[in-house]
Amino acid sequence: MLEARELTVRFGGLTAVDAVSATLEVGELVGIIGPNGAGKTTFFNAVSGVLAPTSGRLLLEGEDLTGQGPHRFAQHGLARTFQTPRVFADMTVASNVNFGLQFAGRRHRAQDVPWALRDVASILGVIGLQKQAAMPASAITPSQQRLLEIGMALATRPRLLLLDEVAAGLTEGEIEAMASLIRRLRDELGLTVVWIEHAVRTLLRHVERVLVLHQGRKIADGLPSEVVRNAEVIEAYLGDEMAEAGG
Ligand SMILES: Nc1ncnc2c1ncn2[C@@H]1O[C@H](COP(=O)(O)OP(=O)(O)OP(=O)(O)O)[C@@H](O)[C@H]1O
Repeated sequence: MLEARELTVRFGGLTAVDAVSATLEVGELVGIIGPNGAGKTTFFNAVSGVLAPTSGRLLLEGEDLTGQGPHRFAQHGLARTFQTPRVFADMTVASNVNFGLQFAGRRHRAQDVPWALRDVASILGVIGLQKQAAMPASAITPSQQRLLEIGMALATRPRLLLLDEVAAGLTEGEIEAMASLIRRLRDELGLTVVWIEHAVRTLLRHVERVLVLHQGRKIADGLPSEVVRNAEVIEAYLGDEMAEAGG
């Protein structure tokens, strides 16, 4: 689905992403973890065309899109969310989803569109916001706004979905519900999903592979059960997380 080769992003003297290579297979559910400032969001910005990498190459479905803008990545079926949800506050929940659908339309023949993403009502069903359809986006809760942003991304009928801290600020119960939704997007809609999250224990229970970034470098890439035993990962990140969780 996606291949990053030695991807590097520099901001002046700071190397935010440092020669990261990674491959995503179609249908994988992959997590990205790492301390604050590790380069996770910058990696997403680079692999979605929001930022041009300083060096390295990016291939989506085998096509080299290095240096192209976000619309080219979207044409290849990539959709993403942002750390701070970007919804249209004055528009209704349904209109926000409909906005996403405007971008999807022409790319797909009707028979290629997953049944669950066929229209606004079905997408609201996937994210569980049917009852809020007529409410302005400003009137729903912050956790519902996160769901709505996922709905807007789904409306573009993606094949690859990048989720940036969609569980931030949610309660334990809401985080579990979010994790279940993410699983369903992969299991039932067949999407390839990459999920950045600081709720590490939840993330590790749900993803099948995890990449760990630290100071811009990829320091681990493997099964959650392997990564939690990796000495460099414990040193850089999990030690602090575990100490905060009371060991
Ligand atoms: N536009 C920018 N200009 C300059 N520096 C930036 C920019 N964006 C990010 N950085 C820096 O790049 C580094 C990586 O930031 P990034 O946001 O990618 O980390 P992160 O792993 O997503 O962190 P967090 O978990 O806190 O969201 C940080 O040192 C950050 O300050």
